[in-house]
Amino acid sequence: MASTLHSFASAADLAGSLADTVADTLSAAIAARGAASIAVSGGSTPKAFFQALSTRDIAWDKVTITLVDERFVPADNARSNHLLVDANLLQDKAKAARFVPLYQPASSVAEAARLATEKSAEIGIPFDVVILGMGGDGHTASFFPGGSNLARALDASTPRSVITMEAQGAGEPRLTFTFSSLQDAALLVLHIEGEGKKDVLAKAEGSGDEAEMPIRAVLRRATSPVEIYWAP
Ligand SMILES: O=C1O[C@H](COP(=O)(O)O)[C@@H](O)[C@H](O)[C@H]1O
Repeated sequence: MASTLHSFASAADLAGSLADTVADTLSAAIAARGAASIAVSGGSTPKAFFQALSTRDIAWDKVTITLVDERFVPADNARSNHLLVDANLLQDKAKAARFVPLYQPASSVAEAARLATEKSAEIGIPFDVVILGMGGDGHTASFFPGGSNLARALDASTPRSVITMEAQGAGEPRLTFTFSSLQDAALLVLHIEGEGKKDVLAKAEGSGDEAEMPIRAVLRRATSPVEIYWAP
């Protein structure tokens, strides 16, 4: 499916515009079905966008928020994506939203993935909004180059679910929605910032193996158009 690049003069401009677009999409879903769902990424990029979105005037009590991926760490860990969402998105008007975490206090990451799949089974079929990020190595969600479960994560026939991922560049074991869970969102966004990420994107858009730069799976095979939001 085609992708469209939306470039902004600053990260603040991007955050405001993306927040407006996401709020409109969530409001349209609420008007149509009485509920809306959004899966967001962690990392360093989405903070300003989260803060902008949390102020938008929508029926947040009808919105379910979850994560595209998470580290196998509890929510009070500084590296938790849940903590980032708590501090920046589940604030202001968005305090009324329901949050479904991927981390589960289980004895193994595999058991946590099973529980997260169960708890998220009724949301996101498809998601109304998915916000992806991208690492400098071309990973998105927790689809890491060399990841232990990468082939399964990227296989379009792998059912919608949360699976485990371990990889050298990933730090802790990860929990991640599969490609099939994310690729058909009504609004599918890739949010990246900085010249370095623009170069990584250009490389990913070239030829080469998906396993080398897993973001390629999204750029090449997502059934929804990919809206790329970029600022310097
Ligand atoms: O590990 C992760 O990294 C990516 C990108 O993060 P960034 O800090 O370069 O913005 C993120 O999209 C993903 O959710 C996160 O778990």
